[in-house]
Amino acid sequence: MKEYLQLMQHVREHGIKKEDRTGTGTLSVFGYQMRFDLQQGFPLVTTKKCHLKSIIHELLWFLKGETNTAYLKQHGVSIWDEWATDEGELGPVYGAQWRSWPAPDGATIDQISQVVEQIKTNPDSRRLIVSAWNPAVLPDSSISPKANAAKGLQALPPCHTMFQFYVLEGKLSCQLYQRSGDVFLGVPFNIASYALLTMMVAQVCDLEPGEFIHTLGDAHLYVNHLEQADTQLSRVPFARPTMHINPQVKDLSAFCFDDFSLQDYQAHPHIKAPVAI
Ligand SMILES: Nc1nc(=O)c2c([nH]1)NC[C@@H]1CN(c3ccc(C(=O)N[C@@H](CCC(=O)O)C(=O)O)cc3)CN21
Ligand SMILES: O=c1ccn([C@H]2C[C@H](O)[C@@H](COP(=O)(O)O)O2)c(=O)[nH]1
Repeated sequence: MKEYLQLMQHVREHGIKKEDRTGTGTLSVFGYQMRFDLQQGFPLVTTKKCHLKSIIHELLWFLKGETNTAYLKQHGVSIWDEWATDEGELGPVYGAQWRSWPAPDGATIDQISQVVEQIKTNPDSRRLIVSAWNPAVLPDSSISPKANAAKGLQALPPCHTMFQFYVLEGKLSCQLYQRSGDVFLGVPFNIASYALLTMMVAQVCDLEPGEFIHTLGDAHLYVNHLEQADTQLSRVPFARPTMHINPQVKDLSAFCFDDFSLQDYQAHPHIKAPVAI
Protein backbone atom coordinates (compact mmCIF):
# COMPACT_ATOMS: atom_id res chain seq x y z
CA MET A 1 0.00 0.00 0.00
CA LYS A 2 2.74 2.42 -0.95
CA GLU A 3 0.13 4.51 -2.82
CA TYR A 4 -1.55 5.38 0.50
CA LEU A 5 1.76 6.13 2.25
CA GLN A 6 2.72 8.40 -0.65
CA LEU A 7 -0.52 10.34 -0.15
CA MET A 8 0.19 10.64 3.57
CA GLN A 9 3.78 11.73 2.91
CA HIS A 10 2.60 14.26 0.32
CA VAL A 11 0.08 15.87 2.69
CA ARG A 12 2.59 15.81 5.57
CA GLU A 13 5.23 17.57 3.46
CA HIS A 14 3.19 19.85 1.22
CA GLY A 15 -0.01 20.35 3.23
CA ILE A 16 -0.69 23.94 4.26
CA LYS A 17 -2.24 24.82 7.61
CA LYS A 18 -5.99 25.23 7.10
CA GLU A 19 -8.79 25.73 9.62
CA ASP A 20 -11.86 23.50 9.30
CA ARG A 21 -15.45 23.08 10.42
CA THR A 22 -14.52 20.90 13.42
CA GLY A 23 -12.18 23.53 14.89
CA THR A 24 -9.31 20.98 14.98
CA GLY A 25 -7.08 22.41 12.22
CA THR A 26 -5.53 20.46 9.36
CA LEU A 27 -2.65 20.27 6.92
CA SER A 28 -4.39 20.27 3.58
CA VAL A 29 -3.77 19.86 -0.16
CA PHE A 30 -6.36 20.23 -2.91
CA GLY A 31 -6.51 17.52 -5.56
CA TYR A 32 -4.77 14.12 -5.40
CA GLN A 33 -5.27 10.85 -7.24
CA MET A 34 -4.36 7.22 -6.45
CA ARG A 35 -4.82 4.15 -8.68
CA PHE A 36 -5.18 0.61 -7.38
CA ASP A 37 -5.04 -2.37 -9.73
CA LEU A 38 -7.49 -4.81 -8.13
CA GLN A 39 -5.77 -7.75 -9.86
CA GLN A 40 -2.74 -7.03 -7.63
CA GLY A 41 -4.37 -7.88 -4.31
CA PHE A 42 -6.83 -6.10 -2.02
CA PRO A 43 -5.88 -2.50 -1.12
CA LEU A 44 -6.19 -2.63 2.66
CA VAL A 45 -3.64 -0.44 4.47
CA THR A 46 -0.91 -2.59 6.09
CA THR A 47 1.07 0.07 7.99
CA LYS A 48 -1.60 -0.04 10.71
CA LYS A 49 -4.10 -2.80 11.38
CA CYS A 50 -7.44 -1.81 9.85
CA HIS A 51 -10.77 -3.02 11.14
CA LEU A 52 -12.17 -4.64 8.00
CA LYS A 53 -15.29 -5.79 9.85
CA SER A 54 -16.45 -2.18 10.25
CA ILE A 55 -15.72 -1.47 6.58
CA ILE A 56 -17.71 -4.47 5.31
CA HIS A 57 -20.69 -3.82 7.57
CA GLU A 58 -20.72 -0.13 6.63
CA LEU A 59 -20.79 -1.01 2.91
CA LEU A 60 -23.55 -3.63 3.38
CA TRP A 61 -25.49 -1.00 5.37
CA PHE A 62 -25.20 1.52 2.50
CA LEU A 63 -26.34 -1.14 0.03
CA LYS A 64 -29.37 -1.98 2.15
CA GLY A 65 -30.40 1.65 1.74
CA GLU A 66 -30.34 2.17 5.49
CA THR A 67 -29.59 5.44 7.24
CA ASN A 68 -30.20 4.51 10.86
CA THR A 69 -27.25 3.18 12.87
CA ALA A 70 -29.33 0.27 14.32
CA TYR A 71 -27.87 -2.29 11.85
CA LEU A 72 -24.32 -1.08 12.54
CA LYS A 73 -24.90 -1.21 16.31
CA GLN A 74 -26.23 -4.77 16.08
CA HIS A 75 -22.91 -5.73 14.50
CA GLY A 76 -20.74 -3.81 16.97
CA VAL A 77 -19.84 -0.99 14.57
CA SER A 78 -19.80 2.46 16.18
CA ILE A 79 -18.09 4.64 13.54
CA TRP A 80 -21.22 6.71 12.78
CA ASP A 81 -22.47 7.13 16.38
CA GLU A 82 -21.07 10.64 16.97
CA TRP A 83 -23.22 12.13 14.19
CA ALA A 84 -26.48 10.28 14.84
CA THR A 85 -29.48 11.34 16.95
CA ASP A 86 -30.30 9.36 20.12
CA GLU A 87 -32.60 7.27 17.91
CA GLY A 88 -29.69 6.48 15.54
CA GLU A 89 -30.95 8.71 12.71
CA LEU A 90 -28.45 10.27 10.31
CA GLY A 91 -30.94 11.79 7.88
CA PRO A 92 -30.93 10.81 4.18
CA VAL A 93 -27.19 9.94 3.88
CA TYR A 94 -25.57 7.51 1.41
CA GLY A 95 -28.00 4.58 1.69
CA ALA A 96 -30.98 6.81 0.95
CA GLN A 97 -29.40 8.56 -2.05
CA TRP A 98 -27.99 5.33 -3.53
CA ARG A 99 -31.21 3.33 -3.29
CA SER A 100 -34.08 5.77 -3.02
CA TRP A 101 -33.14 9.16 -4.48
CA PRO A 102 -36.33 11.22 -4.27
CA ALA A 103 -37.65 12.11 -7.75
CA PRO A 104 -39.73 15.25 -8.34
CA ASP A 105 -42.90 13.18 -9.02
CA GLY A 106 -42.72 11.51 -5.59
CA ALA A 107 -41.21 8.25 -6.89
CA THR A 108 -37.75 7.12 -5.80
CA ILE A 109 -34.79 6.13 -7.96
CA ASP A 110 -32.63 3.11 -7.12
CA GLN A 111 -29.33 4.34 -8.59
CA ILE A 112 -27.48 1.14 -7.66
CA SER A 113 -29.90 -1.22 -9.44
CA GLN A 114 -29.96 1.11 -12.45
CA VAL A 115 -26.18 1.30 -12.73
CA VAL A 116 -25.82 -2.51 -12.42
CA GLU A 117 -28.44 -2.94 -15.16
CA GLN A 118 -26.63 -0.44 -17.37
CA ILE A 119 -23.25 -2.13 -16.83
CA LYS A 120 -24.82 -5.44 -17.91
CA THR A 121 -26.73 -4.13 -20.92
CA ASN A 122 -24.77 -1.07 -22.05
CA PRO A 123 -21.18 -1.54 -20.85
CA ASP A 124 -19.72 1.09 -23.21
CA SER A 125 -21.88 3.77 -21.62
CA ARG A 126 -20.09 6.86 -20.32
CA ARG A 127 -22.96 7.55 -17.94
CA LEU A 128 -22.39 4.82 -15.37
CA ILE A 129 -22.64 7.20 -12.42
CA VAL A 130 -24.03 7.10 -8.89
CA SER A 131 -24.32 10.40 -6.99
CA ALA A 132 -24.81 10.87 -3.28
CA TRP A 133 -24.65 14.67 -3.62
CA ASN A 134 -28.24 15.88 -3.44
CA PRO A 135 -28.43 19.65 -2.79
CA ALA A 136 -32.05 19.36 -1.63
CA VAL A 137 -31.05 17.49 1.55
CA LEU A 138 -27.67 19.03 2.42
CA PRO A 139 -27.35 20.03 6.07
CA ASP A 140 -27.78 23.55 7.37
CA SER A 141 -24.21 24.38 8.40
CA SER A 142 -25.32 26.72 11.19
CA ILE A 143 -26.64 23.78 13.28
CA SER A 144 -25.04 20.52 14.49
CA PRO A 145 -25.03 17.21 12.56
CA LYS A 146 -27.49 15.71 15.08
CA ALA A 147 -29.84 18.72 14.80
CA ASN A 148 -29.77 18.36 11.00
CA ALA A 149 -30.56 14.64 11.20
CA ALA A 150 -33.46 15.40 13.57
CA LYS A 151 -34.84 17.81 10.92
CA GLY A 152 -34.65 15.18 8.16
CA LEU A 153 -31.54 16.66 6.53
CA GLN A 154 -28.22 14.82 6.10
CA ALA A 155 -26.17 14.85 9.32
CA LEU A 156 -23.05 15.40 7.17
CA PRO A 157 -22.84 16.16 3.46
CA PRO A 158 -21.53 13.06 1.65
CA CYS A 159 -17.73 12.88 1.50
CA HIS A 160 -17.69 10.24 -1.23
CA THR A 161 -19.88 12.29 -3.49
CA MET A 162 -20.02 10.41 -6.77
CA PHE A 163 -18.55 7.40 -8.52
CA GLN A 164 -18.38 6.22 -12.09
CA PHE A 165 -17.91 2.75 -13.54
CA TYR A 166 -16.03 1.94 -16.75
CA VAL A 167 -15.93 -1.35 -18.63
CA LEU A 168 -13.10 -2.31 -20.97
CA GLU A 169 -11.95 -5.73 -22.20
CA GLY A 170 -14.06 -7.63 -19.66
CA LYS A 171 -12.84 -5.60 -16.70
CA LEU A 172 -14.81 -3.23 -14.48
CA SER A 173 -13.10 -0.12 -13.10
CA CYS A 174 -14.48 2.48 -10.72
CA GLN A 175 -13.46 6.05 -10.05
CA LEU A 176 -14.58 7.87 -6.92
CA TYR A 177 -14.62 11.62 -6.41
CA GLN A 178 -14.22 12.27 -2.68
CA ARG A 179 -14.65 15.97 -1.87
CA SER A 180 -13.04 15.73 1.57
CA GLY A 181 -10.68 13.05 2.91
CA ASP A 182 -9.47 12.52 6.49
CA VAL A 183 -6.21 10.90 5.41
CA PHE A 184 -5.48 9.11 8.68
CA LEU A 185 -8.93 7.76 9.68
CA GLY A 186 -11.38 7.98 6.80
CA VAL A 187 -9.31 7.35 3.66
CA PRO A 188 -8.15 3.77 4.52
CA PHE A 189 -11.84 2.92 5.03
CA ASN A 190 -12.88 4.60 1.79
CA ILE A 191 -10.21 2.82 -0.32
CA ALA A 192 -11.13 -0.62 1.01
CA SER A 193 -14.86 0.04 0.78
CA TYR A 194 -14.83 1.14 -2.88
CA ALA A 195 -12.36 -1.59 -3.85
CA LEU A 196 -14.79 -4.11 -2.36
CA LEU A 197 -17.81 -2.49 -4.02
CA THR A 198 -16.01 -2.66 -7.38
CA MET A 199 -15.28 -6.37 -6.88
CA MET A 200 -18.89 -7.08 -5.87
CA VAL A 201 -20.36 -5.20 -8.84
CA ALA A 202 -17.87 -6.92 -11.17
CA GLN A 203 -18.94 -10.33 -9.87
CA VAL A 204 -22.66 -9.72 -10.31
CA CYS A 205 -22.03 -8.39 -13.85
CA ASP A 206 -19.77 -11.34 -14.81
CA LEU A 207 -16.75 -9.06 -15.23
CA GLU A 208 -13.27 -9.13 -13.72
CA PRO A 209 -12.27 -6.30 -11.36
CA GLY A 210 -10.07 -3.69 -13.06
CA GLU A 211 -8.82 -0.57 -11.28
CA PHE A 212 -10.10 1.54 -8.43
CA ILE A 213 -9.17 5.18 -8.99
CA HIS A 214 -9.48 7.43 -5.98
CA THR A 215 -9.66 11.15 -6.66
CA LEU A 216 -9.59 13.43 -3.62
CA GLY A 217 -10.57 17.10 -3.32
CA ASP A 218 -9.51 18.49 0.10
CA ALA A 219 -7.08 15.81 1.34
CA HIS A 220 -6.11 16.59 4.92
CA LEU A 221 -4.29 15.38 7.98
CA TYR A 222 -5.84 16.67 11.20
CA VAL A 223 -3.16 18.33 13.33
CA ASN A 224 -3.92 15.91 16.18
CA HIS A 225 -3.04 12.98 13.85
CA LEU A 226 0.48 14.12 12.94
CA GLU A 227 2.31 11.96 15.47
CA GLN A 228 0.28 8.93 14.37
CA ALA A 229 1.02 9.76 10.72
CA ASP A 230 4.75 9.97 11.45
CA THR A 231 4.65 6.55 13.15
CA GLN A 232 2.96 5.15 10.07
CA LEU A 233 5.42 6.82 7.70
CA SER A 234 8.30 5.14 9.56
CA ARG A 235 6.84 1.68 8.83
CA VAL A 236 7.45 -0.47 5.76
CA PRO A 237 4.27 -1.73 4.07
CA PHE A 238 3.61 -5.47 3.70
CA ALA A 239 2.40 -7.16 0.51
CA ARG A 240 -1.31 -6.73 -0.15
CA PRO A 241 -3.72 -9.34 1.21
CA THR A 242 -6.23 -11.19 -0.99
CA MET A 243 -9.99 -10.83 -0.78
CA HIS A 244 -12.15 -13.87 -1.54
CA ILE A 245 -15.81 -13.32 -2.28
CA ASN A 246 -18.35 -16.16 -2.36
CA PRO A 247 -18.61 -16.69 -6.14
CA GLN A 248 -22.21 -17.89 -5.90
CA VAL A 249 -23.64 -14.47 -5.11
CA LYS A 250 -24.96 -12.87 -8.31
CA ASP A 251 -27.25 -10.26 -6.82
CA LEU A 252 -25.74 -7.15 -5.22
CA SER A 253 -28.46 -7.05 -2.55
CA ALA A 254 -27.82 -10.68 -1.52
CA PHE A 255 -24.28 -10.27 -0.15
CA CYS A 256 -23.83 -10.87 3.57
CA PHE A 257 -20.85 -10.55 5.90
CA ASP A 258 -19.86 -14.23 5.65
CA ASP A 259 -19.47 -13.97 1.86
CA PHE A 260 -16.13 -12.17 2.35
CA SER A 261 -12.87 -13.58 3.57
CA LEU A 262 -9.55 -11.79 3.64
CA GLN A 263 -6.42 -13.88 3.36
CA ASP A 264 -2.75 -13.17 4.10
CA TYR A 265 -3.36 -9.84 5.82
CA GLN A 266 -0.11 -8.98 7.52
CA ALA A 267 -0.19 -5.56 9.19
CA HIS A 268 1.67 -3.42 11.70
CA PRO A 269 -0.13 -2.77 15.02
CA HIS A 270 -3.24 -0.58 15.14
CA ILE A 271 -2.69 3.14 15.85
CA LYS A 272 -5.39 5.03 17.76
CA ALA A 273 -6.48 8.52 16.80
CA PRO A 274 -9.32 10.82 17.90
CA VAL A 275 -12.03 11.48 15.31
CA ALA A 276 -12.84 15.13 14.57
CA ILE A 277 -16.56 15.83 15.06
N1 LIG B 1 -13.43 13.51 10.95
C1 LIG B 1 -14.07 12.50 10.34
N2 LIG B 1 -13.33 11.55 9.71
C2 LIG B 1 -13.96 10.52 9.07
O1 LIG B 1 -13.25 9.67 8.52
C3 LIG B 1 -15.38 10.48 9.08
C4 LIG B 1 -16.10 11.49 9.72
N3 LIG B 1 -15.42 12.49 10.36
N4 LIG B 1 -17.48 11.48 9.76
C5 LIG B 1 -18.25 10.49 9.06
C6 LIG B 1 -17.52 9.25 8.76
C7 LIG B 1 -17.38 8.21 9.83
N5 LIG B 1 -16.13 7.55 9.43
C8 LIG B 1 -15.24 7.08 10.39
C9 LIG B 1 -15.42 7.41 11.70
C10 LIG B 1 -14.54 6.91 12.66
C11 LIG B 1 -13.50 6.09 12.27
C12 LIG B 1 -12.60 5.54 13.33
O2 LIG B 1 -12.64 5.96 14.46
N6 LIG B 1 -11.81 4.54 13.03
C13 LIG B 1 -10.92 3.89 13.99
C14 LIG B 1 -11.65 2.76 14.69
C15 LIG B 1 -12.26 1.78 13.72
C16 LIG B 1 -13.39 0.91 14.28
O3 LIG B 1 -13.98 1.17 15.34
O4 LIG B 1 -13.70 -0.06 13.60
C17 LIG B 1 -9.68 3.41 13.24
O5 LIG B 1 -8.65 3.28 13.90
O6 LIG B 1 -9.73 3.24 12.02
C18 LIG B 1 -13.32 5.76 10.92
C19 LIG B 1 -14.21 6.26 10.00
C20 LIG B 1 -15.62 8.16 8.24
N7 LIG B 1 -16.12 9.46 8.41
O1 LIG C 1 -16.18 8.54 4.23
C1 LIG C 1 -15.70 9.54 4.79
C2 LIG C 1 -16.49 10.41 5.50
C3 LIG C 1 -15.90 11.48 6.08
N1 LIG C 1 -14.59 11.72 5.95
C4 LIG C 1 -14.00 12.90 6.64
C5 LIG C 1 -13.53 14.04 5.82
C6 LIG C 1 -13.61 15.20 6.80
O2 LIG C 1 -12.46 15.16 7.65
C7 LIG C 1 -14.84 14.87 7.62
C8 LIG C 1 -16.11 15.53 7.10
O3 LIG C 1 -16.08 16.90 7.34
P1 LIG C 1 -16.55 17.98 6.25
O4 LIG C 1 -16.36 19.30 6.95
O5 LIG C 1 -17.96 17.71 5.91
O6 LIG C 1 -15.63 17.84 5.06
O7 LIG C 1 -14.98 13.47 7.50
C9 LIG C 1 -13.78 10.84 5.25
O8 LIG C 1 -12.55 11.02 5.14
N2 LIG C 1 -14.38 9.78 4.67
